[in-house]
Amino acid sequence: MVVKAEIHCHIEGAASPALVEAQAKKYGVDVSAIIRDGSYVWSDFTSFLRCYDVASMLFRTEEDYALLAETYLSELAAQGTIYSEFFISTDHAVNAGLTPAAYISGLAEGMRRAREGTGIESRMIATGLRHEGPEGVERAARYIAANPHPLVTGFGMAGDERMHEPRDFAKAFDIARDAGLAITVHAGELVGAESVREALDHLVPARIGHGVRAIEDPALVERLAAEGIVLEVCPGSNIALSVYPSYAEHPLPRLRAAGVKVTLSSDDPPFFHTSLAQEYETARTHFGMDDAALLEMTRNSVEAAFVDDATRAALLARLG
Ligand SMILES: Nc1ncnc2[nH]cnc12
Ligand SMILES: [Zn+2]
Repeated sequence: MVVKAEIHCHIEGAASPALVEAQAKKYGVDVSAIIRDGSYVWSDFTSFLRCYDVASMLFRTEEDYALLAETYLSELAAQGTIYSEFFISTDHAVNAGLTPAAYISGLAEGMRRAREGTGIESRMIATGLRHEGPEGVERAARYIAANPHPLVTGFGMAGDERMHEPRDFAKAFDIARDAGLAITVHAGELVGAESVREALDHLVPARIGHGVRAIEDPALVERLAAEGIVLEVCPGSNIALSVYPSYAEHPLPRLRAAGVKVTLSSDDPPFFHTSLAQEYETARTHFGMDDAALLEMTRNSVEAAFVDDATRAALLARLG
C-alpha cells in the first residue's frame, strides 16, 4: 500500500452521513432533507454548501468535534495515511453554538486520540468563508492571530469563489501572515485562471486549494511551476461538482507534466463519494500514475505541509 498524506480536507466535510445521522438522533433533529438512503442530497455547489452547513450544525460540543476528528483521522490512518491537514471554520462552530476555543480544543483532543491510536500526525488550518465577505474573514483571522494554538499552523479561505475579489481579503491574510501562520487559499475551482493569479498577487499563498483551472492560462502554469506554488488537487471533488465533465478532461496530468507541484486530497470525502484512498486509486487508473508517481504526491504533500522542520523530517523518514 502506498503511504499517503493529504493537505486539503474540511473537517465538517469529513463527517459521514452515518455520523451525522447519529448526531441528529442524539439532538432530536430531522435530517431527512439532507440525507437520503445514507447519502447526502445536493445538486450543485450552492446546494452542496447548504447541505454541508446543515450537517455541521449537528456538531455542538467539544466532545462532538473530538469524535469527528478522531473518527476521520483514524479512518485515514487505516488507509495508510501518515499525515492530514484539515480546514477548520470558527464560523461553523459559532453557528452551532460552540465557542471557537471549545471547537479547537475538541478537535485537538480528537487529533491526540487518533495519533495515540494510529500514529497519524495532523494539523489544522483556520479558515474564513469567502461568501461571508471581508469582515467575516478578517474576524476569523483576528481570532486565530489573537488565540494561537500549536496545532493550528495555517490560515486559508474556503467558500464561494464566485463572490468578492481576492484583493478584498488582503487585510485578513496580512493579519494571519503577521501572526506566523502559513497561507493557502481556495482559487481556480469555480472560477478560472484570473482568480488564481489575483489570489497569488494579493494574498501571497504558499499553496492554492484546487488551482486546477490555472490550466486555462499557460503563462500562469509557468508561473506556478517557477514559484513552486503547490496545488492541493482534489480530483473526485472536481468531478462531483462538475468542474470537469470526466477524469479524461482533468488537468492534473498536464499540470504535473508542466512542472507544477501537485498533491492529492479528498476535500469533503463523503459528500463527494470519495476517500483519500479512492483519490490515489483514481490517479492510478485515470491518470496512469504508478506507485512511484503516487509516492511523489505524498512527498509533495509532506514537503508542503504546514509543520515544523523536525515533524517534516520525521514524516519524510516514514515514506520509505
Ligand atoms: N470544494 C470547496 N470549495 C470551496 N469551499 C468549500 N468548503 C467545503 N468544500 C469546499
Ligand atoms: Zn476545499
